[in-house]
Amino acid sequence: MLDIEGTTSATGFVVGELYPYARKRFGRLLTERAAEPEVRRAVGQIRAMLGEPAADAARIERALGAWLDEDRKATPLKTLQGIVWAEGFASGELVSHFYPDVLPRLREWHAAGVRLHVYSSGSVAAQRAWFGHSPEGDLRPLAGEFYDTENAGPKLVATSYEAIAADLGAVPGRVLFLSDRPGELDAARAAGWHTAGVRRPGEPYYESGMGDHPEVASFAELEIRTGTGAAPDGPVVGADEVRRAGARLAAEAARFAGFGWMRGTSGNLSVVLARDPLRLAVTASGRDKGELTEDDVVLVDGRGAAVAGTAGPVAGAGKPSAEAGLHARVVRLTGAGAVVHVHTVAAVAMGRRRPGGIVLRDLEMLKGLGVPAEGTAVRLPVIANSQDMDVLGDRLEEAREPRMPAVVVAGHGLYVWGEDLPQARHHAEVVQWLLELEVASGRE
Ligand SMILES: CSC[C@@H](O)[C@@H](O)C(=O)COP(=O)(O)O
Ligand SMILES: [Zn+2]
Repeated sequence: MLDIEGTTSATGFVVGELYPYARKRFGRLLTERAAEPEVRRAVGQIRAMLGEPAADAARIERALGAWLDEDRKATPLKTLQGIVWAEGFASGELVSHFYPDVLPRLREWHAAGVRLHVYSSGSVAAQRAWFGHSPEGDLRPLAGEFYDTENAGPKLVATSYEAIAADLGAVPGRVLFLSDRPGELDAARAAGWHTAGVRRPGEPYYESGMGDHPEVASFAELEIRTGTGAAPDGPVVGADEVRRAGARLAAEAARFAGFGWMRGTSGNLSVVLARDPLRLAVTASGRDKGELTEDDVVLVDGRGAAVAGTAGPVAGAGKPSAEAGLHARVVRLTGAGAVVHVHTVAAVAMGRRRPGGIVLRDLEMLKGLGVPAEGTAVRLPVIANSQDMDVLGDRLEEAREPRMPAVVVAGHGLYVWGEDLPQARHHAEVVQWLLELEVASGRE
């Protein structure tokens, strides 16, 4: 697990090049793009932090400037910087920095099957941009997951490291954290991780040292041995496998479209292809779901982001479903092997009629969900819709009923899952049947 600033890369570069770059662009971002959801959310967080619910763009820009001066690691600051930097990197205006000892080592470790991940206080967007636009080109294939203070928590507390290990499905004692900051190393160690301090002249913690952590002056001094039980990170899923999954998803989608459950481009499907690290094949976004082909599929990771397979990017068909993040979340949460999302009238109608959930009992059809046909009541949860998959995922996690492999998303549709694709389909058909019955029963 790699920290970036001060560890793989010079802090001076961030402070000297990137901060001024962002500072110059915040004004326009806050005024011209205030309506974008990420900007809006960050502005809301800043207002809350300032205790000034009415703070205008100029006030917020000033606060951001002051935080940059203090090098304060505030989440909304990181978010907005992330946006500006990602665009700077994408346009080629910015190129990231890595110490010369780092890339040879990362390549070597990656080739040896060591799984490399990133945990940095910069936002995930900024981290991806950093790796994606290095002086040696796109390094993202070297890294697996990216964690920041928003998806993992603050870097100085052990619970963040525990959460990361859990998310990765990694045994804490088999993770090594490389950082230049002793407080972070302490927190990682408290979570059971191995640690090594990277102590480079000129970096902020050089003088104070690495506490009682083993330390190196460069990655060249590090030797990582992969023992037994380590799952190779390499490309675990081949392009052919993804395409075969695409064919299966296309067949399922055609069936659901035939039922009228995936009108137009609505709905999406996924199937798990690997667990460690998590990989799902998910339908490509924006396609007519009745006409998918084996190529209308994208391989995504445990957060729903597109990843490359063995034969280069398998994402020949473009972007993953806009809801891929929720599919991945359902899989992480429930251990499901496949997820079906359909836009059915009955789901939306019943979501409206029973916003607190739909209680079902005494129906033979419940046996199709593993629930007894008599005497047991189960609730099909209804959650509020959101365009933000993290928000939707949180709602699903909170509302989910362990016995019910489905959730209704109000004003939107139905999510159903199962151990594999056939079971997810069976569950979808059963749940939809139950919803249609409720609609037909007409009870208010
Ligand atoms: C009418 S499509 C609505 C979409 O926003 C979404 O809800 C959906 O189900 C399909 O999205 P997609 O990105 O094609 O997988
Ligand atoms: Zn949808």
